[in-house]
Amino acid sequence: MTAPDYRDTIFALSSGPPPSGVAVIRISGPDVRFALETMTGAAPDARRAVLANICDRSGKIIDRGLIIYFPGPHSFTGEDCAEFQIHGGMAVISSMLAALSALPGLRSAEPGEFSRRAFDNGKMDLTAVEGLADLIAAETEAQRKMALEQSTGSLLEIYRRWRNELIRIRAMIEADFDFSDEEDVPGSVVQSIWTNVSALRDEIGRHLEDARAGEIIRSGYRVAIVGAPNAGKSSLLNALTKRDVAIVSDEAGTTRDVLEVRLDLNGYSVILFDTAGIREGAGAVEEEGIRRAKATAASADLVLELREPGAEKQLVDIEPDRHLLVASKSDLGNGGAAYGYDCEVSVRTDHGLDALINLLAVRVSSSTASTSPLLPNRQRHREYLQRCLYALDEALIYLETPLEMRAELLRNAGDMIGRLTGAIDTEDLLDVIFSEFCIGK
Ligand SMILES: Nc1nc2c(ncn2[C@@H]2O[C@H](COP(=O)(O)OP(=O)(O)OP(=O)(O)O)[C@@H](O)[C@H]2O)c(=O)[nH]1
Ligand SMILES: [K+]
Ligand SMILES: [Mg+2]
Repeated sequence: MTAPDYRDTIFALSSGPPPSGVAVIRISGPDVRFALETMTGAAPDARRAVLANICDRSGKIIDRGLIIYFPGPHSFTGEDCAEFQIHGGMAVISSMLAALSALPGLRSAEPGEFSRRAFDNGKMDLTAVEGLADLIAAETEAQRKMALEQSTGSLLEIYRRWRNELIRIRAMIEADFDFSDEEDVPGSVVQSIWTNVSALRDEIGRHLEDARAGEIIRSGYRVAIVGAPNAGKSSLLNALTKRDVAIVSDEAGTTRDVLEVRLDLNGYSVILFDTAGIREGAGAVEEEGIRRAKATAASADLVLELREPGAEKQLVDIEPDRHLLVASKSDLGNGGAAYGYDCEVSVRTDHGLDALINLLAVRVSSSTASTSPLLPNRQRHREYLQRCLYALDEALIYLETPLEMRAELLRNAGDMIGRLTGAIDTEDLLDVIFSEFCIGK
């Protein structure tokens, strides 16, 4: 998005794609009142739903619908806003949009522009903006809960407390070196300050430890299904997702590309990856598939290695806490050989599928376990928190460092938190964050 221009009044369809029973068109900006007067005769009382004929500039009726006027600053964007709740037909919506764009000063909104204005007007911080984007995108219960907390500013509250604490501590240090000659401010104040810094450092450190859990909830727990050709990987993917997504055949080397399917497992988002069977001596195309299979395994939260008992061979080298060994085709009666496996399954008889799902659920919930519902859940959060911690550690560890420099490190740490919430300018980041939104948000 280019630099925002607040002289414009923006509008967009904020509800889903037509046709629908009701469609919501939202407008925001200095000419909202003018638009309401032109199209409905008068701007209704603030925040009152009013039924009215909605007309174009020439006075032709487009539809009859509900109008709500939200005068700024008590609105989503902080500007004058209004909502038209109209019939959700394609033609109704397009003639409404055409009528709005025919008004001087009005234009259609760019993606995320409503939220961008809300942010610029101090209605939301960056974490709340991200929470809102996540809430709109949420597909599972865990995602919804986390996004809702964040969109209402709960994460901001924590970050703001930390930042204020750092500012307060720094002020005390500065007071101490300004007045060090005077008797009122004892030098020992500075000593107790570092105890506080250290406690704060630990709190931020614990919060950062939960980042992986937050990212898993937000983006999904990644499970790579790997194994030898014909082990039954694609069959298992289809069985677990109850869909016929992957091609299954008795030909070894059927799967080449990595195929991913999302699954809602007890409210958590899980992404299953089907991969090419790993073997030696494959042709060039299959070899590329195998390379991708290994890369998928390397970056997965869990590697589900599928093996027909009796075909023991080490194919991938994975740490035990990321590894689940599953015996396939148990209906073939080779289950006795499945010693040392985590479980056995058959997609023919569905034997063991529930047990496998339970095993996955246990792994997912242990990976997403945290002491707080408020988790950092983006790489951006992790980066700034990490940089904040580095600065705090440096301030704490090097006791010989002059006090002024240690105070400067605290300022640095506080700035990192300020960047996280957008309290400190991060112009370069804003476009990236707001572009996550679709039009009308
Ligand atoms: N009896 C039996 N056959 C199975 C089972 N699962 C898969 N198969 C058969 O095993 C063969 C290979 O299955 P796939 O799912 O294509 O195996 P894959 O591991 O994806 O194979 P590649 O993609 O070639 O690596 C097919 O003929 C399947 O019907 C099972 O549980 N029991
Ligand atoms: K196959
Ligand atoms: Mg396959």
